[in-house]
Amino acid sequence: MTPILELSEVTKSFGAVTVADAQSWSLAPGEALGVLGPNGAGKTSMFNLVTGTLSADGGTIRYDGHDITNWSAARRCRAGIARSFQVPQPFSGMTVFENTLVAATQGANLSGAQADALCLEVLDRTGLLGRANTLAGGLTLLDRKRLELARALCARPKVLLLDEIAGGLTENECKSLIETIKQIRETGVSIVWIEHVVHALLAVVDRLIVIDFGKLIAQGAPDEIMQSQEVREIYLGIEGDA
Ligand SMILES: Nc1ncnc2c1ncn2[C@@H]1O[C@H](COP(=O)(O)OP(=O)(O)OP(=O)(O)O)[C@@H](O)[C@H]1O
Repeated sequence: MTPILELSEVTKSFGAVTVADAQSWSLAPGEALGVLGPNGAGKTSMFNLVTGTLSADGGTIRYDGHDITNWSAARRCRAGIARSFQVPQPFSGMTVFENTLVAATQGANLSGAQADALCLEVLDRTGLLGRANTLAGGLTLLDRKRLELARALCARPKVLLLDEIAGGLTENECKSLIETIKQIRETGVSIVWIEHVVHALLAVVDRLIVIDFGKLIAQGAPDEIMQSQEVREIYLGIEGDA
């Protein structure tokens, strides 16, 4: 099956810091892929490379049959790549509904009643309908995370990139978010999810990749990856047997 998203030998450095070291991996249509790696490994930078807010020094990024390596971030978004941010970044002086409307009009290119309908449907799916007229700046952390998700969904993505969306939530909040993400999956959206809350990731993803110093160090089925000695040492800080 042709991947919906494919990185081939993608490289990026900031001076001496390499955030993507000849990274190659792909995402199948409808797949949910989890991304693990220690702090500073280059995971968010990889999302920036995929969404086009960072340009690669080398390599190729393909999406839905196109070489998008030189496409602008806006073009990638309109083509169906949307993301959430690790630190929620709503327009805090606008209501929840208005925030989603920006995504529906600018990302999904809808207007009028069609844009309104998409926003209301997404707000319902993400549990925010009751907050539609609340200013985004006054939301709780869970609702700000939900708004990140809602804004990304209002761009009508084929590929959804989630950056540590479960971080900082209580166990119950996390559970409810997992259910929402599972439901999004069922609609056929392909997902790449960076997450340190490993049990949340394992509840949803089909496959894991592990990044360290910008390099892909492992990929495979979640159980295999979680059992891998290299991953346990690098990521979980568990010493190998002497
Ligand atoms: N624009 C930039 N200029 C210089 N260095 C940068 C820039 N963006 C990121 N870095 C550095 O690149 C490295 C990787 O950062 P990145 O945020 O991609 O890591 P991460 O794996 O997402 O980390 P975390 O799990 O803590 O979010 C870090 O050392 C960071 O300081």
